[in-house]
Amino acid sequence: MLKPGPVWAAGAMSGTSLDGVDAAMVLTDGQRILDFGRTDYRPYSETEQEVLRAALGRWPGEPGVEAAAEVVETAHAELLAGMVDARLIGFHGQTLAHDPQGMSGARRTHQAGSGRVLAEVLGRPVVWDFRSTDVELGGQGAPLVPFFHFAAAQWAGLSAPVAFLNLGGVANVTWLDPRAAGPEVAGALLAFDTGPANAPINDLVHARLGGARDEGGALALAGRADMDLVERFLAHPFFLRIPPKSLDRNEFPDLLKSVERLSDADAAATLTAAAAAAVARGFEHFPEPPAALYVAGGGRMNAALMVELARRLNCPVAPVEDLGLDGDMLEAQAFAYLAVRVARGLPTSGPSTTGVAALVGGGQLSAPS
Ligand SMILES: Nc1ncnc2c1ncn2[C@@H]1O[C@H](COP(=O)(O)OP(=O)(O)OP(=O)(O)O)[C@@H](O)[C@H]1O
Ligand SMILES: CC(=O)N[C@H]1[C@@H]2OC[C@@H](O2)[C@@H](O)[C@@H]1O[C@H](C)C(=O)O
Repeated sequence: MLKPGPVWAAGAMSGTSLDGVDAAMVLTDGQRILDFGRTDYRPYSETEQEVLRAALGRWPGEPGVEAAAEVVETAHAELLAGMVDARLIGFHGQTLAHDPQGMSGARRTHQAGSGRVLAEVLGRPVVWDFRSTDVELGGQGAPLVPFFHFAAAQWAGLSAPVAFLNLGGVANVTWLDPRAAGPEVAGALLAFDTGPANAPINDLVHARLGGARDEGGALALAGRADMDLVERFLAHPFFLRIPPKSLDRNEFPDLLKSVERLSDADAAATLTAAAAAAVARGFEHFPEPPAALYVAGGGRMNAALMVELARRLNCPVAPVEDLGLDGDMLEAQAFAYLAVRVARGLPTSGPSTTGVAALVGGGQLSAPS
């Protein structure tokens, strides 16, 4: 249904930190990125955040999930209505629960919000539910941004293996070789979640000081990390697992508790060091050292986290802005790009990104009636 050649698509992402929705436009044929377009952001109100928070960890049909879906759909409809030039929408939704290992009795993942509803409201085709097929076929269902990272590296003209790191609530890393013919080719990519990143730092600041985050990493910079606690954190079985692997937001419940007896600054420094140490552990899995690490996501604004990363890694660490990319919008852009891939029947994940046995084109396409 999409005519051949490049199309403008809009992607939207509601991330684990529950702050709001990012949307961004990308001109792509599903393989190459030809241009980046408009971006926009729609914060969730406090009431909306409460509705979403109350539904975390829940599956479809459980209490609070319908209300959460409505919040997600309304926010996306408002934001995406402004992106009038988009021929196709990529709608990630809000992850409420993610259980690719089947610990809850079934292997499943749940992103709140219906693309069917959004397609009707916006009067445009919507690709959504990007993760379920991958999980059903035995994959982790995440991370999905790596195929886009590959295209972004080619867009930036890179010619040696590099890594991209997303520092959101959870961190995920992609090692890639831009000389490969495409992201689906063996040896082009290795991607996985590295561990918790901003989520425990935010939770600490919220619990102790009532704030939303450690602004600029100032609190952590004023403290000293307890390296025994960092080592204990690294003993978690997640770090022994061979990638690909993905994390649920609440998989490290003891991390915040472990810093209980420390001062505010030392606790922040410890959680920050733990996030960086988890990334460094991730580097041990790379096929070869990357020429540089390019960082996206809100965590790149945390100077303490960036310093800790640079100290632990044997390569330059820089924000993705050094490549001309927008570190706040990479995930939204990724779902625009992935939507076009789905509409064109191209794969969006594979053995080296989600661990699924074969290449998968995840995502449902809903057209307005
Ligand atoms: N100026 C800043 N100083 C310190 N930390 C910051 C700053 N700006 C953003 N952050 C951190 O980044 C987080 C938001 O990051 P981002 O928007 O990339 O996450 P997300 O997309 O919601 O998460 P995920 O990628 O896990 O889905 C904030 O919650 C905060 O912890
Ligand atoms: C299940 C889920 O929503 N996972 C998110 C989350 O946030 C960061 C990390 O954990 C990553 O695995 C993923 O998001 C990005 C967009 C991804 O799929 O690449």
